Amino acid sequence: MRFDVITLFPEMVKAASRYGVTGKAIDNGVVRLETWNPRDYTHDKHRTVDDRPYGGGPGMVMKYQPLFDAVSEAKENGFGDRAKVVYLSPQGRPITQSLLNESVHCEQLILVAGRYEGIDERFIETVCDEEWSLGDYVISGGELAALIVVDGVSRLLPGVLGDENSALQDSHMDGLLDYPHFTRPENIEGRVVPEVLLSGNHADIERWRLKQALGRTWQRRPELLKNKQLSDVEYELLQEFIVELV
Ligand SMILES: CN1CCN(C(=O)c2nonc2N)CC1
Repeated sequence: MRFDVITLFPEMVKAASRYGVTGKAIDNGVVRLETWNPRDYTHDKHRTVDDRPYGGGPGMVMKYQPLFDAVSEAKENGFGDRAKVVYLSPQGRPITQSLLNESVHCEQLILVAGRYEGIDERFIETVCDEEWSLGDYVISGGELAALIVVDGVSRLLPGVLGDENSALQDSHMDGLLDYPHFTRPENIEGRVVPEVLLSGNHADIERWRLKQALGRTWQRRPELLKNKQLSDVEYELLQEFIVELV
């Protein structure tokens, strides 16, 4: 899978993607990451990528042409019109696990990281296929959002996480919060590891973990359960969790 990030700060993107899962995926060739700087596609001596907003108001807006040419180059260098062009902005579709899951099937994701107040709307309308959002808050640029997409999708690709981790993508856990994790020592100032995790009984451990995931989701993010059709077993486990609370 190929990611192309359109960014005024390519070094920021390259540096952050050199570590961990993403870095490993790039090193072993499962992922290719390229960056394209709109400033390299300007034609004036000041290498202008932004201009004042029509209608007045604060800040600057990124110009259409440098962005267009940068995306065109990324497409020509990659999979052409088979690439999906995504603009990262608060106006976009929330970046959720299901969105990341869908995205593993893309051959090439061109991620447009805006800066300043935003980018010319005509670029979004004519060049971008989708708009995605980290959440209902404003950050200084789209690069961090692009890096989250690169990380979140890369870890889903075959061969990136070891088999011992791929279980994390178990269908049970989809749409649920994670269960609690513990490691040595067994006792930290009197707070001990749940007995079941020391039992070596994998069926009991898996049952406990699913119950914890269901219970924590019910407690902390009940709205997530609205979208999840619980099986009879899952429903019973959640009931068990709730009863144990009282
Ligand atoms: C122009 N620039 C404004 C700030 N920005 C975001 O706040 C953002 N990006 O993705 N999810 C978000 N939320 C990126 C784009």
